[in-house]
Amino acid sequence: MIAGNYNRISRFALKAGLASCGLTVLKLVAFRPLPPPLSAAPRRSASRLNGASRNSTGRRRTMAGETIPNTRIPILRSVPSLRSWRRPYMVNQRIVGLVPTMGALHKGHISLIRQAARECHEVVISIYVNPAQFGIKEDLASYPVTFDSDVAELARLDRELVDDGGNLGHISAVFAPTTADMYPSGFPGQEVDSTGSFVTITPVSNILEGASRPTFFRGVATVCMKLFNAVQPDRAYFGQKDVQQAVVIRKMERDFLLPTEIVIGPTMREQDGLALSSRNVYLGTRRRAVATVLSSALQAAEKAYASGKTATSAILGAANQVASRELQDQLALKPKERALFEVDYLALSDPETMEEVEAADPSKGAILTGAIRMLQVQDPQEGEDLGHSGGPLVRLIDNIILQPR
Ligand SMILES: Nc1ncnc2c1ncn2[C@@H]1O[C@H](COP(=O)(O)OP(=O)(O)OP(=O)(O)O)[C@@H](O)[C@H]1O
Ligand SMILES: CC(C)(CO)[C@@H](O)C(=O)[O-]
Ligand code: BAL
Repeated sequence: MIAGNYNRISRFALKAGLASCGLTVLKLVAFRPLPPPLSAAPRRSASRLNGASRNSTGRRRTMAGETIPNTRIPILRSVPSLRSWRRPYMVNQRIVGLVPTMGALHKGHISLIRQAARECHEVVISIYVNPAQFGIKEDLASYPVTFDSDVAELARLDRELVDDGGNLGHISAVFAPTTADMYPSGFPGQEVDSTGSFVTITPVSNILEGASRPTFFRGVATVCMKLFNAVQPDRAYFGQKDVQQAVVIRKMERDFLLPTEIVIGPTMREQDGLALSSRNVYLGTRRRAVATVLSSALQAAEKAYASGKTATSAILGAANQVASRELQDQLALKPKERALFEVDYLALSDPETMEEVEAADPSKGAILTGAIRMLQVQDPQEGEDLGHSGGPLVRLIDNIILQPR
């Protein structure tokens, strides 16, 4: 089936009791102010210490040598080097913000870093492609790795953040650990039945994205717990683009009594509506033009809600229509011109639990989510831009939060 399973309402099971982990509190930039630091060290000098100290001649001595070229921003490759970098900021009560990423940075990541710099004295960006969140048949081997250009972009951004007087801080360190560091007892594997030290947050991890990617949220929660324990951030920044991930991390923070505040930043998009994503590089020209179908379908559903509809069938019906029409248009083209896709799901969910609902509750709002698979192109042409790694199947996700009214 090419366009399937639009509405998974049959698995509706509204669960109460998870209320405060969810996204009714995803008022995008709200955060709890922390108490001012006891000693606010001058921004530039304190944040660049890198576990550095000054010797009797007053010269800077760095304990962890590697930095982003032409900057003093340390690249910390191990947990011990991170810990020694972190220690002075604990003593000084500097507000430390963490932006976890898997690299291949784009404007979505950059906007999270900008937000972190507005609200934190020290911003740490982690770059780590976490194997535990990839299923065994997923794209771990081909996931884009662009470390050198990522850190060059961070250096450029840091200069901008320092020059902009409106920020509390700027980029203080990059944490790029190895898998040996992140999994000290050995990597437990990517299989569903792998055993090891995992963090599991259920039931939210089992639905929607979790139904299609059964090890995904276990891998994400586990690595985020490790990153939080290593960095000990006051705040950690995540993107709304991965909305279910944000709900999972919020629930982990709540249920494990973590002292880190989870902040969610808005989804950054291309001009035509496509949500930015590191995986967009896989698309190539032909599929890129059709990939907007997901955001267009969600926008149609949002419009239906805005016009007063609350029944899921009516709201998702509008989205389904857009997807079906696009698919018909593609099928009408020659194989060498078309880009086909499968809808994994389009769903309307409770904003706190992500469980699918039969109708949006206007007093709470709801979350519209969707995932599509852009299939490999048919009849590829000589010289055609097929995308990174030869243009494998690409899974795209997106969402819109329907605000209460
Ligand atoms: N378009 C976006 N706008 C805002 N934040 C984003 C966007 N895309 C990703 N993020 C956020 O950036 C953080 C790091 O995400 P990640 O490195 O996986 O990038 P990604 O683009 O989501 O990659 P992928 O294509 O693998 O899903 C996550 O919190 C994610 O939600
Ligand atoms: C949060 C995260 C960095 C954990 O690996 C990843 O899932 C991501 O980039 O969204
Ligand atoms: N942005 C979420 C990471 C992943 O899909 O693996």
